[in-house]
Amino acid sequence: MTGAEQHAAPGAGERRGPVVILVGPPGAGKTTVGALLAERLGTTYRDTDADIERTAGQPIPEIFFEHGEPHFRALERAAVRAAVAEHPGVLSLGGGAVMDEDTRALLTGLPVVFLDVQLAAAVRRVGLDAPRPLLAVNPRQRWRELMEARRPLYTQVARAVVSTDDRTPEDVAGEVAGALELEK
Ligand SMILES: Nc1ncnc2c1ncn2[C@@H]1O[C@H](COP(=O)(O)OP(=O)(O)O)[C@@H](O)[C@H]1O
Ligand SMILES: O=C(O)C1=C[C@@H](OP(=O)(O)O)[C@@H](O)[C@H](O)C1
Ligand SMILES: [Mg+2]
Repeated sequence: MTGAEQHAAPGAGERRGPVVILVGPPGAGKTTVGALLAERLGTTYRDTDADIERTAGQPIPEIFFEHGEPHFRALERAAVRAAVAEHPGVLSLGGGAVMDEDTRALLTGLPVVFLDVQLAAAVRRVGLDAPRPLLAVNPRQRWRELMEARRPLYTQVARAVVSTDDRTPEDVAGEVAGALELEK
């Protein structure tokens, strides 16, 4: 194989990287919808939060409380890089992954979908779910602040935005597939 062949662009039908990458705030449904969408498309599912927990050997709240948020963000940055390079199926990121500038650059041009949600639904959903250390105290206020800071970043990296308020996870998965024309 010549050097030129080794670096040739992927051929027709050959795909590199995830088929979908879901971003958005906590409670948008990235983990739930990502798994459903992978099933619907007959592909594999990966979530960077699960990758981080496996690598660290600790649940996310323990990583935050024992080692601090900067350490979690470093693990997250590495987890996103590895998953984007290796994973061909559906990938969900943690809500804060887009705060990293290099991660935003990495996502440029990839099939990223921003799952949007309003405060009321998000707080209701996360209140019923696994603990999120950033929302442990004053969840409504914290969520609003997070979203204010991050909305421009989700919008910047996304190829499409799908609203999840008053929609079932199944409906949202269908909208994501439609937005990226994955079921042509
Ligand atoms: N469209 C939806 N409607 C109602 N509940 C939802 C919806 N999407 C997710 N949920 C619920 O909200 C909680 C948080 O969802 P999750 O997928 O973990 O969100 P994220 O990964 O974006 O933080 C879960 O309990 C999940 O079952
Ligand atoms: O928004 C954030 O900074 C976080 C979101 C969480 O993931 P989800 O967005 O899947 O809840 C998880 O990565 C961690 O608790 C931090
Ligand atoms: Mg999640």
